[in-house]
Amino acid sequence: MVVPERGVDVTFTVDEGQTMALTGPNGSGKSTVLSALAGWLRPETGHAQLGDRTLFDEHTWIPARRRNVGYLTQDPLLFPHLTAEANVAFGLARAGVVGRRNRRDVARDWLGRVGVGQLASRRPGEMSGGQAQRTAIARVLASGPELVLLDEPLSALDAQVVPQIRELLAEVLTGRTTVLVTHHEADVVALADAATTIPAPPPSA
Ligand SMILES: Nc1ncnc2c1ncn2[C@@H]1O[C@H](COP(=O)(O)OP(=O)(O)OP(=O)(O)O)[C@@H](O)[C@H]1O
Repeated sequence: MVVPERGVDVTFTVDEGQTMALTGPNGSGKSTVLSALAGWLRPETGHAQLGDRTLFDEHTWIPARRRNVGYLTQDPLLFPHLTAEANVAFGLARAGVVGRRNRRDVARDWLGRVGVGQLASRRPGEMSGGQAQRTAIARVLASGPELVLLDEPLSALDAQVVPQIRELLAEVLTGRTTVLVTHHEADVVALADAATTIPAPPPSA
């Protein structure tokens, strides 16, 4: 894909069920690539294919809400007024899971899988950074996204919880098609099957 106004020109393929790490210096366009894959930004040229669907090319543009793509950022983007369970269930409603009880059960199951089952009724402000990021991981994965995008998912966490959350990600991302943006070699080693480096942007005139 090419985003000329941001100096981005990159080509890569992620095999189904594998994780591709995107690395590169600050400003090289890693987050821009994720935005294009998520459907938040339309590249000027280029294309992206997810399975047999074209996400975008010169003729096609599938809007973000119809892509079935999950996005996890470094700050857990949770609704502050909703409990952990309601945050996860909210994403399920958007993904088309019918029935409140169903959504609650799936949300509880996922909170358990990421190790915060006992915090289901807490709001994000009553959680540690690591607990909130675990909840955000549950929210992103519970709806069964076809593609998972991770933008520096460990960067905002206290150093002592990073290894645990990295281990959790390694476990829950197994078999999921994922693009991971990271600056950290340890993330590439622990989480990625392959890596693509975006070169430094050309110096601005
Ligand atoms: N919203 C925006 N509008 C215009 N230009 C932007 C915007 N966001 C980023 N850019 C520019 O696009 C280029 C690529 O930025 P991007 O954030 O994708 O890089 P990155 O590799 O993710 O950087 P970092 O490692 O610092 O997060 C940079 O020149 C940046 O200044």
